[in-house]
Amino acid sequence: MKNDRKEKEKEKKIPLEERIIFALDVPTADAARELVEALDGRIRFFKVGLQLFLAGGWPVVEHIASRGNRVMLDLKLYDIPATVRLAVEQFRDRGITFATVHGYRPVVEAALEADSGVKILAVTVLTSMGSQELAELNFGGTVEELVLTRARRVLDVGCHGLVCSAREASMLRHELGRKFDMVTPGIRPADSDAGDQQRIATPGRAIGDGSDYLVIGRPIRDASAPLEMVSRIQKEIATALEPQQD
Ligand SMILES: O=C(O)c1cc(=O)[nH]c(=O)n1[C@@H]1O[C@H](COP(=O)(O)O)[C@@H](O)[C@H]1O
Repeated sequence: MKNDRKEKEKEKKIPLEERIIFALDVPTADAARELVEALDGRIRFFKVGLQLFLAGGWPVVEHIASRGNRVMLDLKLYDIPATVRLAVEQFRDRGITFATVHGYRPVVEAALEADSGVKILAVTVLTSMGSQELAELNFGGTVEELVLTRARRVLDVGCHGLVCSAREASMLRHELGRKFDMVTPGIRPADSDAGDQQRIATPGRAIGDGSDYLVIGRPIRDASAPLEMVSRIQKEIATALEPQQD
């Protein structure tokens, strides 16, 4: 791809501390604050999902941002376009970098219309889903086909980025290039438990295949030594980036 080199140059500018987006999946604002304070020397990107947002609301988002961190607000919006646009307008000036919506074109268009200053990420197919779940929903094709169709349709209308599994990362980069942010959850360091995730990948593979950011929750949150786990994952990320830097 012609612009590949330029885009890779851009990619290198993401600091290592922002490559992991740590999922603050905890039940209280206090628990979130403790984790942020323990980790934010090392991780500078945090995800606030439904559980924490319902527990802590905007003060917790603003607290994380006020410490100089980036925030991904993961509410996975899905509603009629007018409602989505009005909700996304609420994201303005809150210190949020990324917000998630479902990867359905009218929803994405409405989120972009809000012009909130926040980058909109479209969730393609949840990493907890596999071919069996798609069959149950009556989708004819493969997971990869559905991810690619959804990705194409939302990027065509200007969506800033995608949430997908790292298993699709290399296919998406090959088909769609590098001009969008790729955020991949379902990351599991070797020998950690997959839990409810089906489409998983190691940090090294995810980065090597073209992910920009890795959403990681339980492997760090539940580690016996979370900071050691962060170091191990960041080392793996740095190694995976090395061949791209020559
Ligand atoms: O949008 C997300 O962040 C997301 C999309 C997806 O397809 N799969 C997925 O796991 N996530 C989120 O990523 C995080 C993954 O957490 P762990 O499985 O604990 O690493 C959770 O907070 C999920 O809500």
